[in-house]
Amino acid sequence: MWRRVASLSSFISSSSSSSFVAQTASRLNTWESLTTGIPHQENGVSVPKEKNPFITFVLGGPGSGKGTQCIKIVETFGFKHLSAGDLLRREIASNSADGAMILNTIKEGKIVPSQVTVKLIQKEMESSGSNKFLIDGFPRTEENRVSFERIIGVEPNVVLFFDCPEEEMVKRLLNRNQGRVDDNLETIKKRLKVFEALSLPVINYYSHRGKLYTIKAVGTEDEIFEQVRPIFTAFEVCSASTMILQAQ
Ligand SMILES: Nc1ncnc2c1ncn2[C@@H]1O[C@H](COP(=O)(O)OP(=O)(O)O)[C@@H](O)[C@H]1O
Ligand SMILES: O=c1ccn([C@@H]2O[C@H](COP(=O)(O)OP(=O)(O)O)[C@@H](O)[C@H]2O)c(=O)[nH]1
Ligand SMILES: [Mg+2]
Repeated sequence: MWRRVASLSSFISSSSSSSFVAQTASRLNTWESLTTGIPHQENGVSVPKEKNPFITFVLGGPGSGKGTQCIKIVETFGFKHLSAGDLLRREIASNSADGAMILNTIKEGKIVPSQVTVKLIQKEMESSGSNKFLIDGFPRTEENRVSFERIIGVEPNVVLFFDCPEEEMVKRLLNRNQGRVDDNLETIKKRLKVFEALSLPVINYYSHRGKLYTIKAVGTEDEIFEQVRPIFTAFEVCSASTMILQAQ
């Protein structure tokens, strides 16, 4: 491990994203121990999990630009994008057994029970054939977070937080124009309260775990993406370096 980090030093000294690479190299230590070391519960028996996926949680208030930036991340870095909100809206559209409950919850700006959302995410992860996921708009509560870790059995590698002033978020949501049942002032006010009371604690949790990258989510879409880009570039550099060293 020390060899791998040391081997990055020439890149670090010449890179404009040097602090990200150095930070990432150290965070990758955590990642490697997570991907190879954590015992995985299966039928009550603890078995070592060979290789876990690379998971990014994309968090931020309603209208902070999560979905918009996810599209850019996918274009540039090739993740599988899973929007929890889109999965829930798909359940409503398909008239599933939970559809009516989900619709009412979204209209009220409340949070759908964790088990429902995690099951939908799990199904998409399993059928995707991908090993790199952007999970957008989830977890929104501490209960969501714990439920994901228990059911999926892994923690995220990276957590992005799009930090945007309320006034800007409200303006964007009122102009979103996608015909959503929750893009009205009454529901938006409720969603902002839920974000502060239930979602901010999740963001604080990942900050303490050293996994949080805070993005100032004001400015043009491109300006914001230029804050996001170096984070994933650094992870790519670190994982390429690991592969080279493993091949030696
Ligand atoms: N940087 C930005 N500046 C202005 N409007 C933006 C920006 N990023 C996104 N938007 C717009 O704001 C609205 C909400 O963005 P979206 O990506 O759906 O946010 P979220 O997924 O966090 O709710 C959309 O209409 C989107 O086009
Ligand atoms: O994990 C989730 C994600 C979304 N939602 C519900 O779906 C709504 C819309 O979520 P989405 O992520 O699409 O909204 P955005 O933040 O992108 O505007 C939320 O307000 C919640 O009511 C939920 O209950 N759990
Ligand atoms: Mg969204």
